[in-house]
Amino acid sequence: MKVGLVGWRGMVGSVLMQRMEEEGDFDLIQPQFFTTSQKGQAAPVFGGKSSGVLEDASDIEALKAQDVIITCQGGDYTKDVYPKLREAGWNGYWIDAASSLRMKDDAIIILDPVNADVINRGIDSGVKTYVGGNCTVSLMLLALGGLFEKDLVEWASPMTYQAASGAGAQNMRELISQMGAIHANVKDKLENPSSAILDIDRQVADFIGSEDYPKAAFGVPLAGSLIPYIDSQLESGQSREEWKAQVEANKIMGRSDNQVPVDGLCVRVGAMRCHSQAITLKLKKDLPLEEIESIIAAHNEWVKVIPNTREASMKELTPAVVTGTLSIPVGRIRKLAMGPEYISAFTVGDQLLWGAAEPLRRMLRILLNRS
Ligand SMILES: NC(=O)C1=CN([C@@H]2O[C@H](COP(=O)(O)OP(=O)(O)OC[C@H]3O[C@@H](n4cnc5c(N)ncnc54)[C@H](OP(=O)(O)O)[C@@H]3O)[C@@H](O)[C@H]2O)C=CC1
Ligand SMILES: N[C@@H](CC(=O)OP(=O)(O)O)C(=O)O
Repeated sequence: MKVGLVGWRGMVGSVLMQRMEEEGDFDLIQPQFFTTSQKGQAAPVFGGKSSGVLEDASDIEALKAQDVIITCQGGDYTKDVYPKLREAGWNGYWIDAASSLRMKDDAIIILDPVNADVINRGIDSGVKTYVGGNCTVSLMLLALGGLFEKDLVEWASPMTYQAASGAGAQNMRELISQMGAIHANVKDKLENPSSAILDIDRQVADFIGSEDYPKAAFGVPLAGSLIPYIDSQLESGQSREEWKAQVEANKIMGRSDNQVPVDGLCVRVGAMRCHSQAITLKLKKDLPLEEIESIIAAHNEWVKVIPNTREASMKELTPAVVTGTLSIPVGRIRKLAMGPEYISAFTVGDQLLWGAAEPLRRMLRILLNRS
């Protein structure tokens, strides 16, 4: 299979290349690497394979030669190139990390541990466009897929704690710069054991509010603060990130009617690349906690139920532990005071792996297995 790779050197693309190497995907394909800025330069070598030189990612004829195109280049690229390619008669498989095509009727949102049936039906019926879901949505469904699959969820309200990586590579760099700048600003006082903590706090607060604090990418402070709004503003009062929760989750699960309401607030915090979510669920019936936990744990091989203890939660349910892994821990599962059908859950996932790159390479594998 000829596979065109666009966006391979970006942050999401690099994670994708790393995972494709780890899983031996390059052994099974003939890759062609594309670029929007480095045409003619030497192509990279991944999994022992290269493709000579980089092709122009807007060259429709070169793209048309591919059986599959995987792009992590971003929404603007998709909006520009995808329609031209289809209009030119290309009927190959387009696998995309960007959100632009997600809600199109002729596109399927891919998260195969949750919707392999939807994906397989799509392939059988000739669907050629497959798009990775929004990171928080994919991570929530991997964590709580068992409850959704058994149609036990009346509604879900995810309150998110989203990492800097979701905003892009520059934002990750800026978060670290912000942390470093805060420390540098107050280092002398910090090293002096007799300095008063309220003086340190005042100096930090003044610095975070000053023009010297680096915030070009986020526009406002993240380190030492948080940002209670992600993506653009919608008429509904939701942010676009919040709007995605219900529409994407239901589309992934193949529910067009009888949608499960999913809505909450999305917040950016100073984590690097793991998104966390505190989710309130109203179940359709009062189930024992043990049964809820075993339904959640049985859904897929990556989800792991963490006992609702202080020690286990602090050790196993944090971005610091999950980062760089495919593990989806879910803990803090307990009945809430509102009634026996109301439960809480807290989950963490790497937004560059399951939240972005992993569903794409798994989609490629599904196609390869069927060819
Ligand atoms: N960040 C995220 O969490 C998620 C992102 N996505 C989607 O993926 C898209 C890409 O995101 P992301 O990977 O963060 O974007 P990046 O900004 O890291 O990369 C995008 C492109 O920028 C170009 N580029 C220019 N200079 C450099 C450089 N120094 N190093 C690397 N690349 C460079 C590359 O294109 P070229 O080689 O052609 O110059 C690259 O493919 C997003 O727009 C979004 O649609 C989806 C899910 C999550
Ligand atoms: N918006 C997400 C990242 C992202 O790229 O989402 P989407 O794929 O839905 O555009 C975040 O900020 O964490």
